[in-house]
Amino acid sequence: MTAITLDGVATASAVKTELIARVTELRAHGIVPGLGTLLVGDDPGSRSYVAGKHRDCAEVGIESIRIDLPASATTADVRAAIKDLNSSREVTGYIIQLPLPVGHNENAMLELIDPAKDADGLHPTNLGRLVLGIEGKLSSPLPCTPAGIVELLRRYDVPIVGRKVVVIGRGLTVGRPLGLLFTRKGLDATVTLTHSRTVDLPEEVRRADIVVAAVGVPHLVQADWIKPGAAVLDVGITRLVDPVTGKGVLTGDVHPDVAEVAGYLSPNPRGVGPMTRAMLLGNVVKAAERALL
Ligand SMILES: Nc1nc2c(c(=O)[nH]1)N[C@@H](CN(C=O)c1ccc(C(=O)N[C@@H](CCC(=O)O)C(=O)O)cc1)CN2
Repeated sequence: MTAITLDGVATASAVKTELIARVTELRAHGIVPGLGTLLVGDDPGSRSYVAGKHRDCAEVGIESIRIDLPASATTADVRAAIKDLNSSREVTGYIIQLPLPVGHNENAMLELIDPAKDADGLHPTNLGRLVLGIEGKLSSPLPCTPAGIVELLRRYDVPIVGRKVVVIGRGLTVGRPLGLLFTRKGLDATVTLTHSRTVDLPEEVRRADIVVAAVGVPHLVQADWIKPGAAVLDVGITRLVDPVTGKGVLTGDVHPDVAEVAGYLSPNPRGVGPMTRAMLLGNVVKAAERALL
C-alpha cells in the first residue's frame, strides 16, 4: 500500500481561489484587508516564511505591510513596532514571526498585540476563546497550523469524529492549540498530546488513527510506529546539509518508509506549510468581514 498524498500546495491553492472572491467582495464594500508582519533577526527559515506570506497576499488581493528589525533590536524596539502595527490604519491583522531571537520574551510580546488584529490567534484572549469553545460570529481566529491540518484532513474526507489522534510536540503554534481544536464539538476526536517526557512514544503512536508530528526531529516517526491506514501529518521541519552535495535539504519528522504503511501522508515540504499560510490569509479575510456584520 502507498499512502494517499495530502497535497498542501494544491489544497492551499483551492483555499486561495475561494479567498479571492471574498476579498473582491470586501473591496467592493470599500474594505481593504491588510496583513502586517513583524520579523526580528535574520533566521533564514523565518525570512522565507515571511516572504511567502507577502507573496500569498499579493496573489489574493490582500495588502501587506512589512516591518523587519535587525537581530540587534531591543525589546523596546519590538514594543514600538507592535504599537505601530496596533495603530496602523492599513494593517487590519498582523503576526509576529516566531521564534523571536533569544533574549526576547515571546509571550510578553504576543500579549501586546491588539486581540482584534491578531491574525495568528496566538493572543491569550483568542487562545482563551478557543479554550472556552466560542464559535460563530464571536469566534476567535484559529492558530494557522492547527487550522491548516484540520482543513487538509477535511478536504480529503479523512474521518476525525471519534478517532484517536496522537500529537507529537506541545509547542505554542501547533501541539497545544491543535489538542484544543481536535476536541472541539463537531470534530470530537480523542487526543493524546505527547512530548519529550512521554514514556514509550512508539506505543502511543501505534494506537493512533491520526498522527501529527511537530517536533523538528528529522525522521523521528518510523514505519513500524504507524497503524496501517492511519493518516500521518508531517509538520516539523529541519534544515540539514547534504554531506555529499553540501546543499541544504528540508527534512521532516516522518521517515519516508511511513508512506508504505499509512493511508494518508502529508509530504514535508509541500504539505502542512502551505496550508498554514492559506489559513493566515483566511484569518485576515474573516477579521475584515466582521466589519460588514
Ligand atoms: N507567528 C507565527 N510564527 C510561526 C508560525 C505561525 O503559525 N505563526 N508557524 C511556523 C512557521 N510558519 C509560519 O509562520 C510556516 C512554516 C512553513 C511554511 C511553508 O510554507 N513551508 C514550505 C517550505 C518552505 C521552506 O522552508 O522553504 C512547505 O512546507 O512546503 C510556511 C509558514 C513557525 N513560526
